[in-house]
Parts: sequence; structure tokens; C-alpha cells
Amino acid sequence: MTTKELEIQIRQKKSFLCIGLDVDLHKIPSHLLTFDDPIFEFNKSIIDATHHLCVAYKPNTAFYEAYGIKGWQSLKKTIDYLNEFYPEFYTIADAKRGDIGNTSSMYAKAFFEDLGFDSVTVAPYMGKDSVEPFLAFPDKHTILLALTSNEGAFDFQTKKIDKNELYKQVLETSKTWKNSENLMYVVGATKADYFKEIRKIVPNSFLLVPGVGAQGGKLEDVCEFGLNSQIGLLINSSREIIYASSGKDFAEKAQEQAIRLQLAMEKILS
Ligand SMILES: O=C(O)c1cc(=O)[nH]c(=O)n1[C@@H]1O[C@H](COP(=O)(O)O)[C@@H](O)[C@H]1O
Repeated sequence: MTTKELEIQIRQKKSFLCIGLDVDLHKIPSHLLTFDDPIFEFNKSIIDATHHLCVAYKPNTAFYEAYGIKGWQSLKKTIDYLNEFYPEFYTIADAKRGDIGNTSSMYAKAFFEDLGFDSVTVAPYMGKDSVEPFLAFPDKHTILLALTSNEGAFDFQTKKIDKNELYKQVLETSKTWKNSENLMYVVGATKADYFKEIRKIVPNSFLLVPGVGAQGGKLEDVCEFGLNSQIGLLINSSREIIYASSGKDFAEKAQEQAIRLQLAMEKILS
């Protein structure tokens, strides 16, 4: 999917919400555990209840890898379900990959070709040749970690190298890489104070912004400097939406949380 198509979706739905499918068998309603594939049943219900309120879904692969082969099958069934029944959706494999080029190209094949995701999150630490194999895929996006939502972001990302903070170097240097038009960036919602500076370096890029809800980030704070003329933001919330209830009404309660965020986004967009 191109960013133009993503923007069209956002304007039609008046939403730039991304729902994180971080499925933990200890947190999903117990009645689902009797199904052959509880993770997929959970995802299917959440997707069916929220698809009109968001534009993207982001399964974090850790929550699937943790359950071995069965978990990977649940991930595959989830992306297949999205691609078959909701092909207009933007899909993000949150895998935070990145390795020597030869290995990165296999990661890229896994997420873009085999699974059929639109995008994958990638760590920039190993540099240009570790990211360019992902960028080589047309109409697929590589979402590079720039300034993350966690406390540990201050350990390295905000430290100065020469005269620039590391996260700024990541933004600036990555713009020079081959096919850099296929880049998006992760910036945590908990780092709202940094959006003004970030937009000076990447005014036109889409930013994936996790950390609204359970991590305390605020939608309005992010939007103040994060929005651009193409919207340019995908705001992710996972636990606050998908675990709004642990009862049989889980999908309904997830929908209520998604409605709350969508309405706030509609207000911001108007
Ligand atoms: O790449 C990510 O999506 C990500 C980057 C980041 O800086 N912070 C962050 O929380 N995430 C992911 O975004 C999701 C946030 O989940 P909640 O805190 O439950 O909304 C998790 O899947 C995290 O792994």
C-alpha cells in the first residue's frame, strides 16, 4: 500500500488509529481457550468489532513467537484474514528486525513476501546495509526505530554524537539511503516534546506512534506538532483497547475504546 492510499483511508474513516494485536493467552477471556486457535479467535473478534474505526493493525511478533509453531500459525491466519476480508488495511509486523544485509533480505522476504505485511519495524543500529534490503521492496514500508517510547530510549537515542542526538542522526542519515521514500519512523507517544524537532528533519514522513494508553502517552500532545499536511501519523494503542474487558463482552469493550480514540481523532482532523 502506498502512503497516498493510506492517507485516503485515514480521511475516509476520520481515523489514524492503529490497533496493536499483542495477544497474551493469560489476558484473553477464558472462554476462548477452548477454541483450537484462541489467539486467532481473539484477533478475529477484535478486528470484526473495530475495523470501521481504525486504518491499521499491528501484531507484535513476540506475542506469537512466544507460542512456537502454533503462535506463528496464529500470526499467519491473522494476516491472511486481514488481507482476504479487509484488504484496504495497512498492516504492520512489529518485529524490530535488522541484521547484516544477507540476513535482512531473508527477514524482508519473510514479512513482505511470505506473510504479506505492508510494513515491518526495523532497528537502525546495524546501519545502512542492514536496512536497505527491506527498502528494496516497492510499496512496502520499513518503519525505523527513531525515538522509542520506553525509558531506555534515554540510554542511547538522546545522547549526542558529534553535535547531534543519535535519534536525529538516525533520521538524517536514513534519508540518504537507497529507496528512502519507503521509510517511516517510530516515535513514542511518551516523547511528545520531541515532535517539533523531529518534524524539522522528516516533515513529510509517516510516523508510527506507540505508547498512547497503557504507557501514558496523550493523543492531543502528539498531534500538536506530529501532524503534517498528509496527516503523517499512525497512533498505536494495544493493551488499552484489546484488554478493555476480560469477559465475554471483550470485543464490544474494545470497540468502545476504539470509538473514544476515533472520535478524538475526528475532532483533531476537523
Ligand atoms: O515499534 C513499536 O511498535 C514500539 C516502539 C516503541 O517505542 N514502543 C512501543 O511500545 N512499541 C510497541 O507498541 C506496542 C505498545 O503497546 P501498548 O503499550 O499496550 O499500547 C507494543 O507492541 C510495543 O512493543
